[in-house]
Amino acid sequence: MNFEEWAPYYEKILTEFGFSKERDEMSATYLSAYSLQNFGPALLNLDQIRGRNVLICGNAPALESELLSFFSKSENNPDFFSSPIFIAADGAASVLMQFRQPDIIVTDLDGKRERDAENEISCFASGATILVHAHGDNRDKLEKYLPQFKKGTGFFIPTCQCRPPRNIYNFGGFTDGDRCIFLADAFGARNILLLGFDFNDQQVTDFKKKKLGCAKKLIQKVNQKRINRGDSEILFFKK
Ligand SMILES: Nc1ncnc2c1ncn2[C@@H]1O[C@H](COP(=O)(O)OP(=O)(O)OP(=O)(O)O)[C@@H](O)[C@H]1O
Ligand SMILES: Nc1nc2c(c(=O)[nH]1)N=C(CO)CN2
Repeated sequence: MNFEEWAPYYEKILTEFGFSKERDEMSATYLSAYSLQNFGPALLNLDQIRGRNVLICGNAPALESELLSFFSKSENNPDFFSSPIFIAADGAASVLMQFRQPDIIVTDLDGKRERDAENEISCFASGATILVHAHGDNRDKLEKYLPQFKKGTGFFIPTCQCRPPRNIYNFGGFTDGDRCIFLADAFGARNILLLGFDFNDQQVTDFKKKKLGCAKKLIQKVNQKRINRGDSEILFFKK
């Protein structure tokens, strides 16, 4: 999704959540400059997604048991969602790592546990592609964690939710989880399967509930676009 298409959703989010566009823009400018200086011009090395099955992990409590069930199903039936690319949203990377390394991580580095960001940094060091997101309320996390990303084997792709300045991307989406889906769709995923997405989770704060409500609507938008184009619908994994 290009920025002109994303802009009306973004404006609505700013109003509904009371976020500041100026703070989003300052954070985006900081991340783009940091990224250019430390990683060089941002390259979109995401062709690995095109035409592939893409399995996306959100961080709902059921993620671990759904992954267990997924791997047992695919062991018994090699044709079931075969050879997927694994994308993890922030804290979901720590859960997925118990099974295998994520191929791609989408994060604003403000996962619930300190070890979430640390695990993401270690996946990057071992070759995962990471999309690090700037918004008005994670500048402190960017300042804390960016120096720990050492230029190495993984690809570092900076993203933002406002109009992107140079050397930073906006593929659309709000929470880490729905941004994984915008990404997979933008880069031509053949089939998209979601694990660890629970929009009715009662164990989360009211703020998180509101964010999940927004994520749900955005995922429905992407799904409708896929249907209109004749692409496969986004699927929720069923045990
Ligand atoms: N029940 C759920 N609880 C938490 N995350 C969920 C749930 N269902 C889906 N998700 C998706 O998993 C993603 C990763 O969640 P996690 O709590 O690790 O990260 P976060 O950085 O706190 O999330 P956010 O994007 O809201 O900042 C969320 O962005 C959300 O889209
Ligand atoms: N300004 C701002 N933007 C966001 C925020 C947030 O807390 N503040 N949280 C997000 C995903 O959780 C995505 N975008």
